[in-house]
Amino acid sequence: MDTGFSFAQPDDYTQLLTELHSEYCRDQPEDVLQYCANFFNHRLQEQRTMLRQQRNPQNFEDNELHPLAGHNQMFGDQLSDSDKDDDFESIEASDEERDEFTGELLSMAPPPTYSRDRRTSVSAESMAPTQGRDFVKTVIPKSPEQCARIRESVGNNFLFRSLDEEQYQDVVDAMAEKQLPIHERVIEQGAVGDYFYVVEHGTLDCYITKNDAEPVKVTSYEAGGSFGELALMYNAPRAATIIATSDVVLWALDRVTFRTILMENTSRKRRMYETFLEEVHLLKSLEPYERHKIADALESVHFEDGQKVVTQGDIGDHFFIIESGKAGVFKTDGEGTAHQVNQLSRGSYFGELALLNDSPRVASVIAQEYLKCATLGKKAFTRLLGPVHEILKRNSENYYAVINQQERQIE
Ligand SMILES: Nc1ncnc2c1ncn2[C@@H]1O[C@@H]2COP(=O)(O)O[C@H]2[C@H]1O
Repeated sequence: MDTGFSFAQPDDYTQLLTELHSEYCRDQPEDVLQYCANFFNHRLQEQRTMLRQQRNPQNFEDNELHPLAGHNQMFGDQLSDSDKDDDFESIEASDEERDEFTGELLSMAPPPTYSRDRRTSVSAESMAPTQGRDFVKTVIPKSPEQCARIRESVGNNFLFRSLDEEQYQDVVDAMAEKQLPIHERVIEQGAVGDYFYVVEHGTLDCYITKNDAEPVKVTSYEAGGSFGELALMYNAPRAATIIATSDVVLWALDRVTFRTILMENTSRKRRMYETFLEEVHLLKSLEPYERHKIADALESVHFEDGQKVVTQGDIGDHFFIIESGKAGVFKTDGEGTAHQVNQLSRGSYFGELALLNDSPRVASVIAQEYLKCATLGKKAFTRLLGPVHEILKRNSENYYAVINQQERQIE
């Protein structure tokens, strides 16, 4: 009967299983399913690399020095992020979880890049967090010193902010320390995702390759940064390659713990701010993924009619985007009289000048009806809005001109 599917030749199949079996007997892994998943994933990657090489041998000769060239001397073997995890032993997910994961692996599509049309490949089912009631906790014993280092590393990371004490402890228990040398490829685009990473120490670069073109660096990470959530959230292959640009210390959180504890809040926040951030004119030029990272860092604040949000002359430590309501911008003249110079509404932003210029607030902003804002702290503002700093600066020159003009009219 012709099923319409094409399978590997029985000989290839037998050969593959024989190899798996002999490697399995040699390594005696504790986590059998994870081990098998890694084996097949590694083979798949080798096959893809070979196919690409056959299709375009020139590229493979020319790009030896490129950071994504996969040069063995520079980067070591091209293993997926879990292949190298022999030290991650105490992962104790339930059988049900493992079965679910295996099923997901089988249904995986070829590697997408996280582009504007990416959402088409995200199924509602794949967003469903792992059911908490079946969650078997992972406990990797740690010294008090390691626990303190985790606390410090996740302290600056927004994804961990809303955890209660028990959830926080579960995350700390499950984290595995990974010390990797410079040039190590921590994540390989297209690989199966098994860990989410938080950076304790060191720096990394993130590259995306689209349609066999040269890899493009899209972002970088330093202490407190995190990456590797997408493949776990969407059950998709890794969307980017991440390479250490110094020796690094990372904390790795397994897929089951990530999905059970961190994912719900992360995806809820991304969904909550998604439409709003798409509307904000300032952020239009950003990639969807960059807006997602902003959503992770945003916090909602609200003010009653008449309440002061920022005060002229104060040191500024926050940037605001108005979600709803109206706010008046006031400048106080030499005689102490306040004059309204602008009115802001949904989608407008304020509070950027003090952060951009490291200077005191040049005006006060007061709620003129019930006002709801999404706010970013100074560090997140600098890091996440880097790509629009030029727009912010240009806009600020414009409204300095408007303010000066209004000041002249007042005089
Ligand atoms: N522009 C981007 N598109 C997709 N992933 C990105 C981007 N920038 C950084 N990343 C990170 O790179 C990671 C690669 O692994 P994941 O796909 O699991 O999760 C991805 C994100 O955490």
